[in-house]
Amino acid sequence: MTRRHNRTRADRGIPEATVARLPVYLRVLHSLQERGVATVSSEELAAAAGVNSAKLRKDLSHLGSYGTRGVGYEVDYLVYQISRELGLTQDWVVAIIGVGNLGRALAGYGGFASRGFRVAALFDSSPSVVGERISGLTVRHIDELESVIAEQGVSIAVIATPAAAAQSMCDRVVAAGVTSVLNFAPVVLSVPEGVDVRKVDLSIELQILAFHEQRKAGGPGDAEPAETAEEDWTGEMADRLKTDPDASADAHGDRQEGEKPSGTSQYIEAVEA
Ligand SMILES: NC(=O)c1ccc[n+]([C@@H]2O[C@H](COP(=O)([O-])OP(=O)(O)OC[C@H]3O[C@@H](n4cnc5c(N)ncnc54)[C@H](O)[C@@H]3O)[C@@H](O)[C@H]2O)c1
Repeated sequence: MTRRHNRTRADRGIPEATVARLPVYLRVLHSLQERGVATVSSEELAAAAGVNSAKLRKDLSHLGSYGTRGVGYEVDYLVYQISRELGLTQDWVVAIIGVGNLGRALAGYGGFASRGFRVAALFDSSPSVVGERISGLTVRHIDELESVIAEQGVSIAVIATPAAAAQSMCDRVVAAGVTSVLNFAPVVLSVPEGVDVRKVDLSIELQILAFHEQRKAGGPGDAEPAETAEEDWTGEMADRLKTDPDASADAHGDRQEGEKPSGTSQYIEAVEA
């Protein structure tokens, strides 16, 4: 088991930080498409995505996309290339485990389907929730987890249970063949090699905003203005991680005191910025 086994896309050598920025470029490109824009310069695309144009060009070069001098990038083709790279040209089947406040909000979110993610199953352990109809799906009992995952061909599991249940639910979905887990529970999940875990923690995002708010107000972090908030954060993390490979979990507040680093690959994107 290795902590950062998916720092790069092994098949194509695309840095994970680039992969993390591709959805941002895609969102900008979709809005250009909606406005009927056929080509876009790297400067325009970079500005709309909040990165510098050198970084954007480097990111897109990993996809074999270099644009045309004086013209820029063809919007439709770039949408196709990024979608293909992100695996969005096919549908992904998603299961949500834990249908409380968060799970039901996710289940009801219409934006996943339009991006190629089909929520096909909802699971909970509470008799008061099992059997409920939410967004056209009946909440199944967690006892049915393995059979439904196989039946529906689930490839991504979203964990929205309390922290105490998250690792055991993760173990079960992985044993059932799921290799991608999106974890909302405030716990670091251990997974075997070959399983990707992404952790979402809104309190971390708020803390990062608080840091930048403090800077704007002339607080302790005010010395060197950042190019953009995102670049500053990832740059700092990259510097830290060069000397402290375990810094990401610390910086994201995941690790309990004295806890050993887990075998997960969470938050590796900062390394490659
Ligand atoms: N990442 C974030 O930014 C963020 C934000 C809010 C909440 N959370 C976390 O998300 C999780 C869910 O939060 P919530 O507010 O929806 O909680 P909640 O209590 O409303 O819902 C949790 C649900 O999980 C179910 N559950 C418990 N054990 C289970 C098991 N073993 N298998 C299946 N279902 C099980 C419960 O019956 C309940 O319906 C918590 O871990 C919370 O800390 C994360």
